[in-house]
Amino acid sequence: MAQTLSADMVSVAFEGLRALSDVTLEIPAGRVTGLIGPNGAGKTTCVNVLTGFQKPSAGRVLLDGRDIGGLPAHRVRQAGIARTFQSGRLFADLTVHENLEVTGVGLGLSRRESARKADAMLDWIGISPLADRLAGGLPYTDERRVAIGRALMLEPAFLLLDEPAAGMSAEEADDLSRLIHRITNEVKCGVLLIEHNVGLVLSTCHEIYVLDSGAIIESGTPEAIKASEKVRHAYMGTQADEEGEIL
Ligand SMILES: Nc1ncnc2c1ncn2[C@@H]1O[C@H](COP(=O)(O)OP(=O)(O)OP(=O)(O)O)[C@@H](O)[C@H]1O
Repeated sequence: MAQTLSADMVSVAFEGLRALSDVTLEIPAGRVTGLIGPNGAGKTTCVNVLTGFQKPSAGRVLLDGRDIGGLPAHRVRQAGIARTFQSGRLFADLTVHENLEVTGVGLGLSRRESARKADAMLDWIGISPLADRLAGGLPYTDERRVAIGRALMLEPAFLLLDEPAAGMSAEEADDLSRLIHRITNEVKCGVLLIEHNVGLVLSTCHEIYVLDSGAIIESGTPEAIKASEKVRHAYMGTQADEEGEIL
């Protein structure tokens, strides 16, 4: 299993707009890495580059040192990098179980093997009671957990989660945090967590990168990020409270 996914001086330009400028970050296996930043900072673009949905205009995406920056998304997925989207992107007309099953079949497993693997995954995540529900009718928060299950069916070395806690209550976000730690501890995946819920990122991640206007302005432990003037400044007028705290 690959040990490190990294961006090395990655830039992305959209018709003159520089969405990412010389971004360098590292996602190690078995750890939770956070990526935060105000609206439009470039977080989703960063995930898109790391997963082959967006080609970098400059720089490299490295999987254990091998440049995968130009590969199409399906090849990046085959290399062991899975993601979820801000919108769940489940097959609405299929059941939860079928949503996972088709991923297994897509990997070349037989229907029976895939069904067994889907059962085990739903059980591991703790959502077996949802198995026969149509994915299209699920509440937002259940949809997120199913999307994580579907991504884990790929047995990825790295899992990139794009705003998985959006719309969740504090209790649901705590459950998600526990699930993410089980993923790094038991599956040994490296996780990149992109979130607007800064509290969740601070309490869940080992290391955090902060993007502002397409550039990494700070990185470090949750304690270091909390204490950073630069981060506080970037969040002024958004999530900062009156004293300029980011929480
Ligand atoms: N396909 C695109 N074409 C043109 N501009 C784009 C495209 N995708 C993103 N952008 C722009 O790039 C910048 C970064 O966008 P991005 O969605 O990566 O930010 P974000 O940090 O994920 O934002 P949010 O927190 O609001 O989801 C924004 O100015 C956005 O408008």
